[in-house]
Amino acid sequence: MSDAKALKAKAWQKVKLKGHVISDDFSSYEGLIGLEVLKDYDSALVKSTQKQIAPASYERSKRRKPGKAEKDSQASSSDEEESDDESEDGDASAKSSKKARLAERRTQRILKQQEKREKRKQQRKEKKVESKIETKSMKQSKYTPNEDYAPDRFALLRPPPPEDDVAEPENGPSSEDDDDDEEVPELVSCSAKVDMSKWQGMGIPTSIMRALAEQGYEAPTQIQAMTLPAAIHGKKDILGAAETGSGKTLAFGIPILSGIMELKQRNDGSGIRTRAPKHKVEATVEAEVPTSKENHELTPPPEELDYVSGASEEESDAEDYSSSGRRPLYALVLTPTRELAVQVKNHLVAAAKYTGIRVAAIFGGLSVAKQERVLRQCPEIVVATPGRLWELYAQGNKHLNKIEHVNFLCIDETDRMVEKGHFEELRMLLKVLNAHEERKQLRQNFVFSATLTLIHDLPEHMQKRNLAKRPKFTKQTVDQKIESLIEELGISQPKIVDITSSQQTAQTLTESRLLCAIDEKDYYLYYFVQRHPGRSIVFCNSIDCVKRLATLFGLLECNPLPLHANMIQKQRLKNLERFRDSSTGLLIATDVAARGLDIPNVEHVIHYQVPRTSENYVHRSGRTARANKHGITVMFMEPGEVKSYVRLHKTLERTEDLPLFPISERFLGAVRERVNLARELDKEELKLRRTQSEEGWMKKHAEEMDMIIDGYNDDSGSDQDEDPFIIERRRNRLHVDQVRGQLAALLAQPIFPKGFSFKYPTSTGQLLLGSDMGTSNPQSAVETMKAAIEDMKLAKKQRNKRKRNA
Ligand SMILES: Nc1ncnc2c1ncn2[C@@H]1O[C@H](COP(=O)(O)OP(=O)(O)OP(=O)(O)O)[C@@H](O)[C@H]1O
Repeated sequence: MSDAKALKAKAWQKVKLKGHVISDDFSSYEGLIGLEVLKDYDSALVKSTQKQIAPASYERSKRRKPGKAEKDSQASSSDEEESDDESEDGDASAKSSKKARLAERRTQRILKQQEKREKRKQQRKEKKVESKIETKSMKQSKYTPNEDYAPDRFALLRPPPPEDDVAEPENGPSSEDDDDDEEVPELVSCSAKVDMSKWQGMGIPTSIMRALAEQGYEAPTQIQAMTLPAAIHGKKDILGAAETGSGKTLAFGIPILSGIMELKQRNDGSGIRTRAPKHKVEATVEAEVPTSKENHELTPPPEELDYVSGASEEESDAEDYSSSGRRPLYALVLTPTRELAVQVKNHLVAAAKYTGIRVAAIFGGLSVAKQERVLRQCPEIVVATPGRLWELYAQGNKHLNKIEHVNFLCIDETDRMVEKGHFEELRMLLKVLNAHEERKQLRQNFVFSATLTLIHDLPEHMQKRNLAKRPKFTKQTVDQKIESLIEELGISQPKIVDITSSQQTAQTLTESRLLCAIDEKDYYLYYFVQRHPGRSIVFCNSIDCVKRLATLFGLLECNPLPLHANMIQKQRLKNLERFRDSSTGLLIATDVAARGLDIPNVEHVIHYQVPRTSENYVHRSGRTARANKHGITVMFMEPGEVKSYVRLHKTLERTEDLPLFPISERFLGAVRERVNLARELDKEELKLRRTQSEEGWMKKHAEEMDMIIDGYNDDSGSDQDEDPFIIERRRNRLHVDQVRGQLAALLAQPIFPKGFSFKYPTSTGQLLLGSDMGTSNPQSAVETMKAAIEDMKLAKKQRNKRKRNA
């Protein structure tokens, strides 16, 4: 038998299974080569696994002892034989080689049949796609988005296929292989399990539905259900207000993608762009051939942002120039922050996966040249921050010059974008966009925010004038706010959907506050992150505060990730990425991270300072409790902030105070000790750094002037050591080392002993044990707070009862 044949025969021998059978990356398939196991899995996978594993198994089988081989061969069926090389006598060798040949033939037969089955299945699938694809059919069809199973997709076992999917055996029903036919379930993508019937009737093209199914979006969210039909069928402008994390991105993303697909189909070959008809037929759009993944990845990951490869650059330039100008710019999406631009782009890319539509993000902080290169690829959708967009437009960028003709305009977080004094570039862009009445009328507009309809009280001094009956200053109504938006943005007769609740924040959000002195906030913050581990965002009102906390919590070994506008963009994106990747990540940010960021499973939002506006409170808090998940927000308040808190409360039309977050005082001593040491270390390190830089400066100048200054020119330990500068420096260093050592020793011990039951003060003045609070997870801040709220309600009831009885 040839080596190759022997190898094949070896690949089918029975071996012991190692690890899990199903794995994300197929890593646990090692050793999984016995037919009796593989027949339960997808044939394509079997083939690829067999190929990968055969050489390793061959090596292993070579090392096996003959006795063991015989034992194995008895235990297994005839197709599980050792190779000729390992047989001791001629007879055995002849027998086993015959068996091996039989096994090989059988294997080949099975593989052939499996291949045929795959082919037939593929043909049937193609027929299905060719025929009119109704949304309804998605429910029944068991399509697999990718023929080859991507190794990073989780594979599921599918139950035996229904009758029409089962391939008819070619060699009659009694064949052994029939068993295989029935028993070979298939690996399918998770999306095939998603029932998409709830999306029906909205006019969403099949290719977009396919992407939505793949992401597991079974039903539209409320804002999506209320806006999609009007936007897709009715071609209406949309003004949407809905709570944070309610899916507003897709509420404008899906209509934009659908509209572009429709325009592309209508314009095919004609080169003329027109607005789609007001009423559109129910989606029967064929799925377009998906473009390569690179087409969607127009914004490179942070580490590649400045990377320019000469050769590929030239190549891509050549290709870009040839197609430049041919691909229109259909849609413009404007966002207030760079991170949000990247995120919106990613959401659109995911939804556009099977449409062939290109999306790019353009924002400040990155090299202009790189972004120009991105634009040379003529993406059909540009997601941008106003500043960089205007800069490139003003420089005469070819692709961006088409913005005057865009068919779709979305202004995300609109209330922030049109705030006076912000985004002057937006006003200039709007002038360009609205310059021609006819084009303006053809454009479909989307205006979304969670705080679109939030109305502020007049400032105090204006309220006083009102008392004096000067009608000049009156509180704006919601209608007036919307009207002024419509006018400013050049929108015509929009569908307005406002589903924000009176409390403005998400229903699944638990809100609370914590009262303390200003210099105690650090203690409580450290207590919180230690006591309630989980992904948390701490919001501060200033960059200085973010920097200070980042240093302090770095010394306390909490791995904080700062995020503020003064950081370089690459670092900002990297920190966000790291935060996303860590289940106990601690992001310390200014309000630059308050709006729109959709980071999964953020459990806690801490307002280290009372936010300056109620909008900021709503958006900051909205980074948790997204998409119906639970989350908690704790507002740290010192006495000086009470006024801001009251104002915020009034604007949000709250009638009750936020409940107090329960703290177990017992551990505050240990917390204080650590935080104080960290503060001291921070101070000492700063002092040392200052002395060193001062010294460095003096040294440099002394050298330049060829002078000798006592204590600065010599570190050698000569008698100049006695110089006061050097003595102080040495003393500082010693002190820093000492404090660092003390802190390290403390941090090595846990603050909260394992299994300890926490005692919280209750509203009745008693101490409630953590274990009595009915929380299934005593570490969970949400559950701890919920239990405390229940306790408060109970105490209130008791008080009222006592009052009634008295
Ligand atoms: N139909 C859907 N079904 C399930 N999840 C969805 C659906 N649509 C969107 N989501 C998910 O909900 C999350 C929040 O969506 P999105 O970021 O669009 O919220 P948003 O309303 O824009 O929030 P914010 O006001 O904070 O910007 C995202 O993770 C998104 O993937």
